[in-house]
Amino acid sequence: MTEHLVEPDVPRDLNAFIAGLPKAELHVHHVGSASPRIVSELAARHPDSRVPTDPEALVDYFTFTDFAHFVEVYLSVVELIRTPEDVRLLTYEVARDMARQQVRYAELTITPYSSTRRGIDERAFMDAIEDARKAAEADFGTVLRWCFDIPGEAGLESAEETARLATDDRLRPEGLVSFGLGGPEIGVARPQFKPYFDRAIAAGLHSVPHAGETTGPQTVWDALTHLRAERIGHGTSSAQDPKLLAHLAERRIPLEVCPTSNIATRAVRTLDEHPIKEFTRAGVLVTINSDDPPMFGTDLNNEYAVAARLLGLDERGLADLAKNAVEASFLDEPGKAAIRDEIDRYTATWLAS
Ligand SMILES: O=C(O)c1cccc(C(=O)CC[C@H]2O[C@@H](n3cnc4c(=O)[nH]cnc43)[C@H](O)[C@@H]2O)c1
Ligand SMILES: [Zn+2]
Repeated sequence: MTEHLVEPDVPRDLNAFIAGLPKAELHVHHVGSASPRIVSELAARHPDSRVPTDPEALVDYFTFTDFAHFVEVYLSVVELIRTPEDVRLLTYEVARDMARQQVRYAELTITPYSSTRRGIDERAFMDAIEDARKAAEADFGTVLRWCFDIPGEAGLESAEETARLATDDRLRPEGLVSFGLGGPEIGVARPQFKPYFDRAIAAGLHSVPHAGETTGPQTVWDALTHLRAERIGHGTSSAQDPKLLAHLAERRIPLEVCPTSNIATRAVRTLDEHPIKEFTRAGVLVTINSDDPPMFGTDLNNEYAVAARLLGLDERGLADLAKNAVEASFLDEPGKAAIRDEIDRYTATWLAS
């Protein structure tokens, strides 16, 4: 985890522009968004955990050797969330951190299976996230929606449980808009999850699996073909397949790009080697996201600064990038128009000053 969040090669003015820019975020995980303050508070509450209570020690703890190590550490943080009140606190505080970065709308990926299998009552879990969602919108003005994801490595039992929680009318939370698939990709083929995605899609949910984060472009094709993906989480390896890039561009299938995450999990070696520029060159709709921000020593503002440097963007380019996320979101049209207008007004005022 890096401690400073200001992309060093971006002019100070551009960082200030980014800080005030109204934004939408489409790829950010619930537990992965727990700030060091929340993690250390929960760790102190549950001293049997191996997660450090000292925020300084978390810097080392959140340094990953590879993706498997990241998942191991991620699950140790999952273990800290033991009661519905823990769930509510985490969700509400995550929204507070988003609001500080001018995030107006976020689709937060939640893995309900990881909580229910550890003993949190499913009804109480749904009530906790919904209660936090409503309070966050009222208190901070940030609109939250949910993506429930299958932790693929946990097997088809987890897929069945996630599909049940997402489609049972008595449980399904009002804020749920989409269905995902996360965790490691190696050895976790996408096609086996088709029946669960079919059920979720039939229940009106959008399909947004992770694909091409740690495996090649065939995983992205599989997500498109078998899981009917409407957006792709990461999709990093799409850059290796020009036909896939052309397909994503032509069908307007957005990529949820998370540059710093890809470095932190060692999916990509350095930021300069990140394929984001190849995506935009091919005409793919790119959205910028933070994935698991405190674990990766980043936040959404920093990801926009990284994108500005890698893509050579000025204020107008950054505003267009922010509008990509609005366009790719599952907000209704009036909701999209409101954020787009706000981005335009903010940018015009900034450039006139
Ligand atoms: O909860 C369990 O019992 C369990 C058992 C086996 C495997 C798993 C997982 O693989 C959980 C993975 C967890 O990671 C989340 N996540 C956060 N960031 C990313 C990412 O960039 N790529 C993929 N997954 C990510 C994911 O949402 C799962 O909750 C769990
Ligand atoms: Zn992710």
